[in-house]
Order: sequence, then C-alpha cells, then structure tokens
Amino acid sequence: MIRLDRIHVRHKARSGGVLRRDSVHALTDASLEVRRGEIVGIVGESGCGKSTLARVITGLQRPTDGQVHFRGQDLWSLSPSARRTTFGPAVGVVFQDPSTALNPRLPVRRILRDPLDVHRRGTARAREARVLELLDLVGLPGHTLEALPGQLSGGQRQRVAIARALALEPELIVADEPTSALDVSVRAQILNLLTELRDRLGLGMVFISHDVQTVRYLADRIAVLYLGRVVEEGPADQVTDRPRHPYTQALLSATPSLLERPERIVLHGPVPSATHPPTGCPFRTRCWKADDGCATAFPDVEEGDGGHRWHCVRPLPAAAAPAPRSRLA
Ligand SMILES: Nc1ncnc2c1ncn2[C@@H]1O[C@H](COP(=O)(O)OP(=O)(O)OP(=O)(O)O)[C@@H](O)[C@H]1O
Repeated sequence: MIRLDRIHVRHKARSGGVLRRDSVHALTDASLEVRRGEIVGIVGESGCGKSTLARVITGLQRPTDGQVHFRGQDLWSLSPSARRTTFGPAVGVVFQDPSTALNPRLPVRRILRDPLDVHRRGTARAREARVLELLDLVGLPGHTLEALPGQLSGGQRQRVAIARALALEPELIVADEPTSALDVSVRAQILNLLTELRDRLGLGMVFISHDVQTVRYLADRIAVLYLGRVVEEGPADQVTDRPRHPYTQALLSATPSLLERPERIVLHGPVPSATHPPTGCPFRTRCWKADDGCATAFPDVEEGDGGHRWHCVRPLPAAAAPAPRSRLA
C-alpha cells in the first residue's frame, strides 16, 4: 500500500547562528513498507526520527531525498491538489495527546463532521449518519456528540481522535505514541480498539512508540530506528524473541519479560548528536560488540527468515545471547 524508498530527511539545525547552520540528520536511507491490513510498529529512543518518519508517511514532510510510493504512485510527483484529494483522505493520523489534538471549543459532533464537510462527502444527511457511525466504531455513546473535549476523559478524547482519523475512510492510520499520554488503565483499551479497527476495516497501520512492549503487543512487523536509521526490521516475534542487532537487544532488555534471561543492558555514553552522527554504524559508540570495522561504513543489510533484516557486522547469534557481564547491571 505504501512504500518508503531510501528516505533521507535533513532539518536545518535550530542552533548554530546565521552563518553556520548545520543540518540535523533526522532520517538516513530509511526504507519501509506497509501492506493492507498490517500493523507495522516503529520503535526507538527519543530523537531517533520516529515523528519525522510519521510526517513523511502522512505526506506532511517532504523527504530531502528518496521516494514515497502510495499504491505504486510517487507521492511527490503528484500535483499539490492531487496529493490533497487522493492521498490526504487515504491516510488518517492519531497523535500522542488528544487534549492538544482536538479543538477545545468544538463539540464532538463538529470535530467529526469537519473532515466530511471539508472534503464534501455526501449530503448533509449522509454526513450526519457517518458521524453516528464513527462514534459507534470507536465505542462511544451517543450523548458524547454534544460534549466538548474538556468534558471527556483522556481515553474518550483519544477515541474521538481515532474516530476523526477514520472519518474519510482511510486505508492507512498512522498512530504516533497514541497511548503515552493516557492513564495506564485505559492504554490497553485503546490498543485493543486499534487492533479491532484493523481487523474490522482491513486498515494498514503504523504504530509509533518508544515502548517496545507496547509495539510487540500490537504489531505484525517491527522496525527499530536508531539515530535516523532503520537498524533492524522484521516479523514482530522474530525481532523481539531473536533480535540480531545489539541495539534491539538493549531496548528489549529494558522490558525484561520479553527476554528469557532478563539481564538489563546499560548503554554507556549519550546518544550521539544527530547533527554530527558517527561514521559507519551510528550505534558503534555505545555498542559493546563494536570494533574498528564498525567505523568504516554503515553495514550492509543481512537477511534471515520471513523478511527479518538487520544492519550489523557483528550481529547477535540467531538465538539471542546475553551481552557480556561487564556491560550488564
Ligand atoms: N523541525 C525541526 N528542525 C530541526 N530539527 C528537528 C526538527 N524536527 C525534528 N528535528 C530533529 O530531528 C531528530 C529526529 O526528531 P524526531 O522528532 O523525528 O524524533 P522522535 O524519535 O520522534 O523523538 P521523540 O520521541 O522525542 O518525539 C531529532 O534530533 C530532532 O531534534
């Protein structure tokens, strides 16, 4: 349905003065594919490029280099109006915090009707019927229609945001940390709702989170991002049960229940600057397996079963081995 091909995104650095503006390597050579009915999880630490990737997928961010193919068409070769009318409605977005994503002055009825009005979908009566249908899809009672976002709970607000994302019958939903601003008690309900919607509507979904456990719960496939690079991707169970990239193993070790031997791997040193990323493998400065060879070039892709891919010249063996003791807490 959607394919990102060798995407690079460079932002102008926010600091550096007028004369010297470095560029931030937000995404480097990132490729990703989402098929109909599939949930792809994107996981990585803060600043690794997850939101930039979400913006590229939703057409909000034009890549500096690389292509976005939607149903086989190069998105950025379309005219702005074709992009707006064909691609825009096909992709719905759910953001992290429903309190800021919804207009606090509009009742739910208006919030859900707006996209239908803007895109002139059907008659006034059909739009009203669609609003009721949307409310039902996300499991909200009818009286919610007259409420303002501030009168709803966090979980209900996120349901409204999901209903709005579904309004134009998209084929793909991009959910950027959709549960991290919610109470723990309602997170599972929202995750279950997203899975139900995928099953019921056959949606493709990109689910972005820094929490690998949440991503594993939901996703069919997982891509692990580090400093703007996809360092590992593949079927969710393979990536989480048999990680091949040391960075994936380190992420997993922060959620011990996912590993048979739950020793916590403590990564030493800060995440390097995205303005001056390390040469070669970006993870080498914090990797306990790195040697001089890791500094020369970004490792070529290695491939295992079922589309499991990783970029590492010193990958973990096929059955994950624990990291050396000196690096374990
Ligand atoms: N508009 C911008 N101008 C300059 N730098 C930016 C801009 N947007 C993002 N960046 C930088 O690009 C890199 C990737 O940012 P991005 O927001 O995509 O990461 P993220 O993984 O979503 O982080 P978080 O989980 O904290 O939201 C970071 O170094 C960030 O500071």
